[in-house]
Amino acid sequence: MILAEGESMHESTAVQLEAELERTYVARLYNRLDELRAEKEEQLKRVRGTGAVGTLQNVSERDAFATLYEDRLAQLNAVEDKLVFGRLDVDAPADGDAPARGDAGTTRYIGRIGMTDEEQTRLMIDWRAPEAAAFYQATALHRMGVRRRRHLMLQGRTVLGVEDEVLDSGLLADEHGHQGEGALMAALSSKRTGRMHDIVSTIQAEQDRIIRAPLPGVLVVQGGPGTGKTAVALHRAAFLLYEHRERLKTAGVLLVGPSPSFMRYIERVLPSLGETGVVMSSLGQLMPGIHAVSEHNREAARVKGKLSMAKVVARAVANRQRLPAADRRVVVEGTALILTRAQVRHARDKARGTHKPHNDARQTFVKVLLRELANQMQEILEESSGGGNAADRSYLLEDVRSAQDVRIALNLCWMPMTPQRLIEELYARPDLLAAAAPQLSAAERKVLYRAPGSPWTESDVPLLDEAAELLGEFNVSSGREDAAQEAQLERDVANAEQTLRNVNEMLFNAGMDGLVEASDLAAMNQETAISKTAAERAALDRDWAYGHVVVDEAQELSPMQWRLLMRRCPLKSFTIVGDIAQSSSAAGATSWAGAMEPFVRERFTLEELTVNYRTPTQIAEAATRVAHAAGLTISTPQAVRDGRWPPVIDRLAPGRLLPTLIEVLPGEVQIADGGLLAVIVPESKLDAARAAVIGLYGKRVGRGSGGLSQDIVVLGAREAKGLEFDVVVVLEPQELVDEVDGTVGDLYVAMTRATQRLRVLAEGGIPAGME
Ligand SMILES: Nc1ncnc2c1ncn2[C@@H]1O[C@H](COP(=O)(O)OP(=O)(O)OP(=O)(O)O)[C@@H](O)[C@H]1O
Repeated sequence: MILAEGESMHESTAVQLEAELERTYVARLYNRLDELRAEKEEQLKRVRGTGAVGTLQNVSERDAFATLYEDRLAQLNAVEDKLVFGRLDVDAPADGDAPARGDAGTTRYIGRIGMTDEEQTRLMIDWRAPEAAAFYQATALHRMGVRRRRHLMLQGRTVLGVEDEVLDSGLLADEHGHQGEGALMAALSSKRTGRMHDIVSTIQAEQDRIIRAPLPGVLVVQGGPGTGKTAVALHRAAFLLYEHRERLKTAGVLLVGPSPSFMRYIERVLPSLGETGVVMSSLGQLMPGIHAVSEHNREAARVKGKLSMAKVVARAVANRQRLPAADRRVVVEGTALILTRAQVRHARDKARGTHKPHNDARQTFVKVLLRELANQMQEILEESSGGGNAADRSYLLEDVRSAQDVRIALNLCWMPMTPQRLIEELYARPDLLAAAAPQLSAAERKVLYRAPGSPWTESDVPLLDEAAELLGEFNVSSGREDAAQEAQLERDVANAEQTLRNVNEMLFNAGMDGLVEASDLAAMNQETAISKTAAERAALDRDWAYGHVVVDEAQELSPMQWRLLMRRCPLKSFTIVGDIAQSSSAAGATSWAGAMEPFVRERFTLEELTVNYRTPTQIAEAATRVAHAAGLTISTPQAVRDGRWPPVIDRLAPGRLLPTLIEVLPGEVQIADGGLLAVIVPESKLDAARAAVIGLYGKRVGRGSGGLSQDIVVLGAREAKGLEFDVVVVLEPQELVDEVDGTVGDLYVAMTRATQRLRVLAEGGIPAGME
């Protein structure tokens, strides 16, 4: 039964009454939401108005409360759209004592958050609560106590219609295909906006089982295009934060996606589910302070992605702990000393024996050698002064430590290093690379060459991370970085002093003085840092151990990228979603078992999603034919809907590609009808295609990653990964295959981005299966 506003004249009295009751109830829920917002705003105003007067503990407590209220207010503001979307009517409790409407008795309203009234009576249940699970999972055969499931369809705060499913096996002969068919179809056929929306009101049973799966362990979700993997991954993150709030509040959840454009595409989903505490990162941003670009050299990506690169980095670090070629003469305050190879070897053994990272172990190395040199100097001085005249050791040690000769000699043997410098020099200096990577062929080593100062790519990130792990904190005792850090420190102190003057003035004006010392101020800053959310701290900390990691488009990850992620979650609690058939990165996975084996062996659970919600049947089938013809063994998800248009394939005469694009584009834009249109293009034709489309539509045209807010986008297949558009025009399919070494992953992705219509323009050949 679907009631729409316009039909109300024909509604039977009972049905009208039901709809009216829902309107009243929904209005009540929104009123309550407004009340809660006003309450939080008031609390926030009060706490902010307290001012900075009071003990420091109060000041930081005030900040903590302010943050708490701000977060809660942000959450209440984010749930405005479709605040409530479902209602369950369940069997009455056995004792026949049916609690009030809206409570977890016979009627439960399901919405984005849990809400109670002033008397703490439950008005609405959070979709993630156990009592809400039946809304997604109950079927006529497995009713889970549900008599009726109702979808409420809202626009703004208005109830447009309701859709009921009666789950009574007596009433319904067959198992229902999809839950909330009407609401689902409305969601699926709506125009795309360039931003992903949550699917909380229409999650399907097979998706819900994955979303609510237990926290521990590695869960891999394989699913063809459009099966909702991204949606499921995001809703699962929200679910886990709800279900395991205490544990994950401090440890945090990390969500990793393939590219910055993808992260922008999904960034609004979690806030709309009331969750802001997830650290979201693309593969290129996994190391704080590094903003890597994508890797265009496929061979470099392949080599850098190999697991054996971990050994290369380890050797590169070990090679920076060098023995001098011969004994070395150093002069300290006019006295010549000899630093022998044997002494250096001994100090190196001692330092390595600490098993600390390079920069930390260097302290041991330096300490041992300074002692040796000071001994030597003491002996020489005592001998030259005729013996019996003991030299003061503490002065000697200081003399040795500050002698430039000694400093240079020690640095040559064991230089403190940043990860960036280690990897940059490794790439730029063939001698260093040859020594660290004897197992790589000369050609492979050559492909790693990179001029100093070139931008880091996402395949460098795991190597930098590996280096950071082995090098440890950069020691502040030498180098250019030292000067920069000291300058920063000075600025901090200057700021702190100014703040201190301000605070003291405030206190003086308030009739108190002399209460605040510089050390108190430092403590206050520290406490402010502590009051930051786990997510904020985690995002800045390379060593952060997350409670759970969610990885999307996981088929693209190289073994080295997996290694980095596994380090970020020592508990190995992962949700990994992807589609092996869509893999096109040179170092990506060819099977889940193969990708997981080095890290968890076979200890992972594999789930599969089987329904394609995005692509209409005709387009899905065309894409499947191409994949099959290329020999891919793919699971073919069942498309939930047929499209209005079969895919159109235009074979063109040479030189006709861009002119035809210009000719057909207006028609396609018309079909998109205010929705989104993407032109997906091989890398070599991107600039020309973009220029041609801009010539036609000017500012309406967005550039790949930055252009998702515009309705016409020209982008490469890799950038299109994970995204979707109402109409897709693919240029030169064969070239999309050729540019990734003959794999069809990118073409398969390009074809399956369409929610309504697909058009292919081919001047070159047509790949097998596409005819
Ligand atoms: N239960 C659902 N209700 C409504 N919409 C859904 C549902 N499941 C998926 N969708 C929609 O289907 C589309 C595809 O979902 P999503 O992007 O999560 O798929 P995917 O498996 O990650 O796709 P791909 O691997 O091709 O990038 C999205 O628009 C999503 O909102």
